Amino acid sequence: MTEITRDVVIIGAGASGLTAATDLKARGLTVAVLEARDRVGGRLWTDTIEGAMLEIGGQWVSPDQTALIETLDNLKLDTFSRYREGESIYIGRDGTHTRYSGDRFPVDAETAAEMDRLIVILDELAESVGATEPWAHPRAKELDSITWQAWLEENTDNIEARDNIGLFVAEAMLTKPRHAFSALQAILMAASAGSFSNLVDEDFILDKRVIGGLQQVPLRLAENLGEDVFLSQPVRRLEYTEDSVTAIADGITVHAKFAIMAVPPNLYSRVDYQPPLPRLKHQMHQHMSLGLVIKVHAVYETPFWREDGLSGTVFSPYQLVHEAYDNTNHEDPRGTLVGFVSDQHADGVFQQDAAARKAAILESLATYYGEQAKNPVVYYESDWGSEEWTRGAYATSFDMGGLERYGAMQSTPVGPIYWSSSDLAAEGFQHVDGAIRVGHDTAAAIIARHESQ
Ligand SMILES: Cc1cc2nc3c(=O)[nH]c(=O)nc-3n(C[C@H](O)[C@H](O)[C@H](O)COP(=O)(O)OP(=O)(O)OC[C@H]3O[C@@H](n4cnc5c(N)ncnc54)[C@H](O)[C@@H]3O)c2cc1C
Repeated sequence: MTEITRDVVIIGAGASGLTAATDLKARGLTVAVLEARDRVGGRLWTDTIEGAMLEIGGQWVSPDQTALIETLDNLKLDTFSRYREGESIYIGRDGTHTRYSGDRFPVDAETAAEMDRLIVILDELAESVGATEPWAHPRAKELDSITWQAWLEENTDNIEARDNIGLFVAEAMLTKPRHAFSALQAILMAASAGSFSNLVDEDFILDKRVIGGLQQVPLRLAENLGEDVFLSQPVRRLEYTEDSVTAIADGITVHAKFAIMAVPPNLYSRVDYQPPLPRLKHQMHQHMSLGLVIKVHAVYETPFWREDGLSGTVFSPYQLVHEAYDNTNHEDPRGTLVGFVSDQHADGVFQQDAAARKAAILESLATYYGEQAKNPVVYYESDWGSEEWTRGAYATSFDMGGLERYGAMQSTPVGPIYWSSSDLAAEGFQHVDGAIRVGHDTAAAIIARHESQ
């Protein structure tokens, strides 16, 4: 067992922990980053599977994600635009398959008007509630007491409008069923992305990718930190006083002045805290859970859909794969589709064996793109639910009532222990941008406290 002493011990080498470590080190503090896995990056993971480079975790960058964009610039990483020329496909409630352009689904006039009306209401709510302190809004309790599904039912009788608007937050973002989280949580999601309108606009939200993969962000940050990053070191126990903390991992013990728990909140309870955390933290941590989505990668000899004038973008709340896109790598002659199977649909296909699941998912892709979609040369499912050090995808959110009840204290340090992850972000909530923002803020808070001591 190695024993070392540093100013700050960081638990977790994801984008958030590595950003905080980089800032702290730049200000002259000594750091040790302890990572459970044998790689850095956490939910960012770029790998080559059967000759195809795949983004198993996070990948897209949108123009409002200025903290991430700044990091990309600093690390000299270049981006490219998602392929988006041609028409998109929407499959409606009656099974009709329609090609369309623009960011509004091709629904009947009444449904379209209802969707537009709901988007206006949600834009106003997102602006008024904001992303920084949604729990402090005068309507916070009311909005956190009603499920996203119930809010939609209360606001429109049009089922297809409800299903489509519901999709932008439930299947597409929080990856939980609409009855499992509150309207306040949905509004936070919209506010954190700038507006509800932004969530509806896939050309905004899914704008760019990093050439060579987004995992290069944590890989390069870790490279710069050098020997301060320790892999395969799951932290099991944190022993702390008001001004000191000891992190005990499998092969290393770090004595420090401060600790940063840079892991998703659903994993906080995997660590044994001595003394135990304050009771409200214990309570709160039981109300923060990860959603579940399968990210499906299908690589073909060519991007065949483009020949048919299709952009590759498809949507339907009535399909197993509720959204899919052209995800072809930069300057790659092969064509890649990426599709998503969310929440209860994911539960359902995980009941099947791998062959039946693959057949069901490819059948759904073929419903949009035709029979050719059934024969990819590489097929891969990102299965984050079975990753011990994540346990779901994309990120955590509160269950019903939790955001209003506990949100104000989610980032409050406990003695020398701080909390940092994308799941605690305001702007960039649940996204890499948020992980980086919270990483900067956490480092700044520790530096201020350190300098005042
Ligand atoms: C499939 C998928 C697609 C996504 N798509 C996008 C996207 O397109 N754009 C976007 O912006 N975001 C996307 N996201 C979300 C984004 O990847 C995450 O929000 C972000 O990477 C989280 O960073 P983090 O540092 O907060 O946490 P993590 O990346 O989860 O890092 C936490 C680290 O802590 C480690 N750890 C956990 N417990 C311990 C312990 N006890 N001891 C030591 N180490 C521990 C973990 O191994 C991990 O490395 C996606 C996520 C997934 C899973």
